[in-house]
Amino acid sequence: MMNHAAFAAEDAVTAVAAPAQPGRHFVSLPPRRARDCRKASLSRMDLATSAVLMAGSLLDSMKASSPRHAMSPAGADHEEWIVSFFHMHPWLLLAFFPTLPPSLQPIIEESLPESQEKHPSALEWFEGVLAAAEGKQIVMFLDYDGTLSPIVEDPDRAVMTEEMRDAVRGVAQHFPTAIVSGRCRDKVFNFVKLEELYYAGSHGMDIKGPTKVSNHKAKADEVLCQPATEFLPVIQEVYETLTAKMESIPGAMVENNKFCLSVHFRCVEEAEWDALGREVKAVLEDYPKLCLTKGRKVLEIRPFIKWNKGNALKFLLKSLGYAGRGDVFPIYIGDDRTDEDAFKVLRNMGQGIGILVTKFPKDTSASYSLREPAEVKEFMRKLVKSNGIKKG
Ligand SMILES: O=P(O)(O)OC[C@H]1O[C@H](O[C@H]2O[C@H](CO)[C@@H](O)[C@H](O)[C@H]2O)[C@H](O)[C@@H](O)[C@@H]1O
Repeated sequence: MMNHAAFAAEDAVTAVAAPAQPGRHFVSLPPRRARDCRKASLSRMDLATSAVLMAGSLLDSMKASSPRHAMSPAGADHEEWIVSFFHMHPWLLLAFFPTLPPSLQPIIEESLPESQEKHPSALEWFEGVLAAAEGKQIVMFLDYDGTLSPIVEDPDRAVMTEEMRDAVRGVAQHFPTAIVSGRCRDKVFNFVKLEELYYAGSHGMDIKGPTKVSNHKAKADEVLCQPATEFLPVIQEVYETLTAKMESIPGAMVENNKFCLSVHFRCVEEAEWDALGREVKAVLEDYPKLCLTKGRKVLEIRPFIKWNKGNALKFLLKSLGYAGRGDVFPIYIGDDRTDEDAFKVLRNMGQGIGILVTKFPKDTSASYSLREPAEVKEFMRKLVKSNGIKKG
């Protein structure tokens, strides 16, 4: 069995990911058994995704995302992580699972434990994804950084390619599509530049419908949800304080994402990380209503409210009129810990799939994986193509 700890580090300037259970989201499999719970508890910290960072864990957590030791080559280990025993035709087994007599289901499940720890490629298992979505309304949710654009050193240069834009445009012509990002909504819109999409910025705390009327149910230019407006002054205040403090740390950068802040340390010498973390924590001591979470070489400061990308996903499904409907198939693609909240929502709903973008094995609640933004683009193209074929 793979040692997840060995792969906790990540983040060369280019990709991200996590582990899930293929098929879990397609059918109603029995709840996890004792062995799974034990594994889950062992990896609680990793699975906590955007959970608040605990005191004392900050430097460790920052280091955990550092490629201090050589990454495992995206070869054998990744293969082991993505491939499962029934990888050839998993959808057949999963499709029939609910129809099996209850007495047989535990026996079948017993034969699956290994596969449940795998994260098959959504491209290689594309037919399985299609089979699971058959007859259902697909709704597409896309993270931005590391999913639609590669990770780069300068956050202001994380542009997406024209080809990627075309792929997103294509998907949006067929399915309601939302961008769900930690970025400020205006900023992510300026990168994506597609008016027909929903945008959930600031980790879902700023949701707006399409500015161009599409064939979906959106009301043009309507602000749909801003659950943290009361925090705007305090976020601005902390932004100014932190910007001043970070001036003494070469390479540190504070990004104002409107309802949250990002303190970037990708370009900071590792010897300075502890000082950076301490400064950030010290500032936050005066703001008990704000909390600290972690992304890819970034500390995120957000309002202490129960709202994350998972809530944004649920909110958007409801706004589209899909809440509680069994004929909806949400697909969420993301690469970051903050995306785990959305993967968990899908897992709990037992509907749709979460796809983690990563080149390395990771703990995740997503059920599928893709290696990099180029594969995300390819997946979207295939989805559009198959939808066209089905209709035409
Ligand atoms: O939810 P996302 O759309 O994935 O946004 C998460 C954060 O992404 C950005 O930072 C990350 O990407 C940068 C550009 O590639 C990279 O330099 C940085 O190290 C990454 O953490 C963005 O700048 C943050 O504000 C977002 O919170």
